[in-house]
Amino acid sequence: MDAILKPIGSQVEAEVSSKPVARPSREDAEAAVRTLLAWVGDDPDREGLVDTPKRFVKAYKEIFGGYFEDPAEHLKRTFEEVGGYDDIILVRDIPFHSHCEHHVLPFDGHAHIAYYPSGGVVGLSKIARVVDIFAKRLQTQENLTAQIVSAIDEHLSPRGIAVMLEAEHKCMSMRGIRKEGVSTVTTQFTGVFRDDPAEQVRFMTLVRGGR
Ligand SMILES: Nc1nc2c(ncn2[C@@H]2O[C@H](COP(=O)(O)OP(=O)(O)OP(=O)(O)O)[C@@H](O)[C@H]2O)c(=O)[nH]1
Ligand SMILES: [Zn+2]
Repeated sequence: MDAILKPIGSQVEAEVSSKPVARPSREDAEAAVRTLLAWVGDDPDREGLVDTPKRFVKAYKEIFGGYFEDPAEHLKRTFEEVGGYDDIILVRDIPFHSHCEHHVLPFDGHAHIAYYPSGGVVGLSKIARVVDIFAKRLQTQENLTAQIVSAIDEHLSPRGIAVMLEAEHKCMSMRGIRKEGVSTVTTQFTGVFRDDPAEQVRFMTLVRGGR
């Protein structure tokens, strides 16, 4: 799994790629936004835009906050007392907002995550937190799907994991090919879900059930 950015004093060493990347200062980031505002053809000094670089950087800190969070923090606490429950646990329709790494435009959708516990179960909200941590990074939908799977696998070692993401990519609707309403679906299965097609059918039936 990709490592996270680790804050080191005012600098941050990026471990998401093979080479470490020093983190620019907030002032540098704001200056870059100012350049972009001028580049699109507007006046960064006019009243309505003068605070925009500051707001932009603050918003980016929030929507890309996933680089500074570790899924292990949320998945390390498990509950053993579940009355012997060992069947499927499905958390479906988890909304997420991410950004494609190609255009830095949003892709929004829902995640459906199921696992068969082996031993403990994790708090339900923690599954949604893991989705958010990886969604709040620059992503492809495929990578986001795979990272969610590997984080759950690494920390819970369940008998099987099924993850399905459905999302609409703004880079396909508001620019480029300009196709509205296109849904991209990605799935990844491990363990019993990967080995047994009937388990995949059960997962899909539960995901689509009651609608
Ligand atoms: N596989 C995959 N592709 C993505 C994702 N998000 C965006 N893309 C695609 O990334 C591709 C980038 O293609 P390029 O030809 O390098 O860029 P582009 O000229 O802006 O492409 P167009 O979007 O076709 O205008 C596009 O086809 C996007 O649709 C994703 O999550 N997964
Ligand atoms: Zn894109």
